[in-house]
Parts: sequence; structure tokens; C-alpha cells
Amino acid sequence: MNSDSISDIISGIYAITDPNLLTSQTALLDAVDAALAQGVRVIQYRDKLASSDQKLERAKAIHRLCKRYQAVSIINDSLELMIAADADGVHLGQTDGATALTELDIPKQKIIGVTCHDDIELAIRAQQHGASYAAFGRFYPSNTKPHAKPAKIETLIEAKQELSIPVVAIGGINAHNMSPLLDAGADCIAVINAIFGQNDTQKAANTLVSTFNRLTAGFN
Ligand SMILES: Cc1ncc(COP(=O)(O)OP(=O)(O)O)c(N)n1
Ligand SMILES: Cc1nc(C(=O)O)sc1CCOP(=O)(O)O
Ligand SMILES: [Mg+2]
Repeated sequence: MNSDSISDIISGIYAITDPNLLTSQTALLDAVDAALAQGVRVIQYRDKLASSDQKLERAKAIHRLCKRYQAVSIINDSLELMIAADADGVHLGQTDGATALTELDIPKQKIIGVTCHDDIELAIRAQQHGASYAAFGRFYPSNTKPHAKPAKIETLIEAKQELSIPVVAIGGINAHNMSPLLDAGADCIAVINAIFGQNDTQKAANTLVSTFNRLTAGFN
């Protein structure tokens, strides 16, 4: 991982892989490479289908790719897989251990992301317990996770007032609808379908990254 601050690391476009969209290891690694080449800063390996051996091999390969592009690799759900693959961090939902962060044995330098849905109190508690970023969503209807709890843009505004850790927005986001989330203060935009569900990953990543950069130019 590079030595930037967490707000430099968790910023821009955060791409999350999906085994239903990237059905082979080659497709997965080619798509991740294409996304990173276009300036995606964070990759989350999210795979609820592969075997443990496959997951370890893929997580390690994604971490190597991220290192090459000075991006960071995050593992969804599993602290054990993050440690085994020596990935840069883990993303935990409310049923994956996020409620007991202080009881988990997470190496100090690792990034810890926590799902906070639409709940600012969950985020404040997560920050107090060591979370590196808070993710809110879903902001728009999501084909990937249609039953994810909806979140309000006002929650992002409140999150920016209450939290010092970066704020990630997720759920049905694409280049056409990210603007209100950035205006509300989201530091980072997490996407699955808008990048890995498109025919041309490189073009999709380029559009997302350039839209993010254009919309946030002059924010600071
Ligand atoms: C960046 C980011 N935000 C939210 C989630 C969702 O995590 P979770 O609630 O644990 O749901 P699953 O991804 O495990 O289905 C995420 N993965 N990444
Ligand atoms: C994995 C996930 N978590 C969500 C949440 O709200 O916590 S929404 C979501 C799916 C994101 O995929 P897409 O960009 O294709 O909608
Ligand atoms: Mg989870």
C-alpha cells in the first residue's frame, strides 16, 4: 500500500468485482487490469461463488495488479482471506463482523471498510471502533443487489459533517447519476454494474473516472 493518507486512498472510483459478471479468472483479471489502467483507485474482490482456493489465488492476483498501479485491494466479507492474500484491507457488512470491530484481530495498517446503509449512528460507532471508511447506500435501484436497503442523499451530507473518515456511496451509481452524491460530499463512488457489467470495461472505467474528476475539479 502507498503511504498516502486514508482520504487520498479512498477517493475516486472504487470498483467491486462480481463473479456473475466476470465468470472466469481470466475475465476477472483482465477487467480489473483494464479498470486500474483507466485510473480506478480501489478494487474490492467480492466473490460469493468461488472455492476457497480460487478465492485465495484471485485475491492474490488482484493485489499484485493493484500494487502495479499503486491502487489498493480490498477483500469483501473475509478477514481471513484478506490476511492470507496480504490484501490492503477488508470490507465488512453489519453481519460480517462490523458490529464487533474492536474484537477482531485486524493488523494495524490494514484498511477497514464498513457498510452503514442509511444509518449515521452505525458510521459514528464504526469510526470510533477503528473503521477507515464508511459506506452508505444504496442510493439508486441496483441490478446487482436489488434488495439492498435504500439510503438518502441527506445522510451523506450528515455523514460529512459528523465523520472524519472518508465516505463511500454505493448502489446503482453510474456516470449519469453520480453528481448529486458528489455534491452531497461523497469522497468515493463504488460501482459494480457500471463498470464490470459493461461490454467495454476500459471505456466504462474511463467514463466513470473522467466524470468523477470533472465533477470534483475545484472542490477543494
Ligand atoms: C464499498 C462497499 N459498500 C457496501 C458493501 C456491501 O457490503 P455488505 O453489506 O456486507 O454486503 P455484501 O457486499 O457482502 O453483499 C460493499 N461490499 N462494499
Ligand atoms: C454490494 C452492494 N452493497 C450495497 C449496499 O447498499 O450496501 S448496493 C450493492 C451493489 C452495488 O452494485 P451496483 O453498482 O451494480 O448497483
Ligand atoms: Mg458483506
